[in-house]
Amino acid sequence: MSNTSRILLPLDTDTADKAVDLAVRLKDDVAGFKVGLELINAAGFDVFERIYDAAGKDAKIFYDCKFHDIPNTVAGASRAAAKRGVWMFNVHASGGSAMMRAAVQGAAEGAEAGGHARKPLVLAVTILTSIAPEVLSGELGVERPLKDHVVSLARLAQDSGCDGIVASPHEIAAIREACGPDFVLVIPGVRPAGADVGDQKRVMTPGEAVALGADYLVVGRPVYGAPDPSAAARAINAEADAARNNG
Ligand SMILES: O=C(O)c1cc(=O)[nH]c(=O)n1[C@@H]1O[C@H](COP(=O)(O)O)[C@@H](O)[C@H]1O
Repeated sequence: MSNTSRILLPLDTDTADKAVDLAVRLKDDVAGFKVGLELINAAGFDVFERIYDAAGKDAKIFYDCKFHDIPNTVAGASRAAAKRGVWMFNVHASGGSAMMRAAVQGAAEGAEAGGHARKPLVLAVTILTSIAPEVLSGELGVERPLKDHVVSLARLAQDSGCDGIVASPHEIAAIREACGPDFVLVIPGVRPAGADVGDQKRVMTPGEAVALGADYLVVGRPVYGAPDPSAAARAINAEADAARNNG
């Protein structure tokens, strides 16, 4: 894995073989891999071991499970996920503080039960990057401005013991100001200039996101969909490095 890259590459594929192939090709160009709902439902939990075999036992795996349920259920699911030994997993902040506290406690208990030295980082998804402001206010009935809502959820996540949040690039600066330098900001909705936005609504470039204070960039289709995924990842790393050095 790269110690300097900010990219957490989503292995959004429908077979373990395709995910492993990506992991082998990109392990030196990215900070870690994200195993999300498509891959886990298609390939099952054995895919974690296959990725560790392909990318090394110290590979950083972000398990993007987005738990959102009653606290007791999320505690149990978090315990089970942490026992497997993932580096990071996430829950939805809109599950509320009791649910997030249950996730954090379950993560600590699961790591101990699994004999892992450290608890996985628990991140809270604020408002999905595919949600436009007018959808938040119209369909979902949230009246305050999207950025205020996201910052409020980020504060709630921090007060509930979460290690960081998932949010769009548009909210990075406000969350940094509210939650401080040590709160981990994992940022999807990242697109190199000119890349297809797809279903993402609140996007910025890698350089912009890093300049604003992102810790990690979740960027998938522009990398694994490129003719040369490794070159695409390296171009994003170069843009992120330049933004960091200018900042
Ligand atoms: O939790 C996530 O990772 C996530 C949260 C969010 O608000 N938006 C979002 O796009 N994601 C994930 O980030 C990845 C983005 O992929 P691309 O749009 O292909 O770059 C997908 O795997 C999504 O599941």
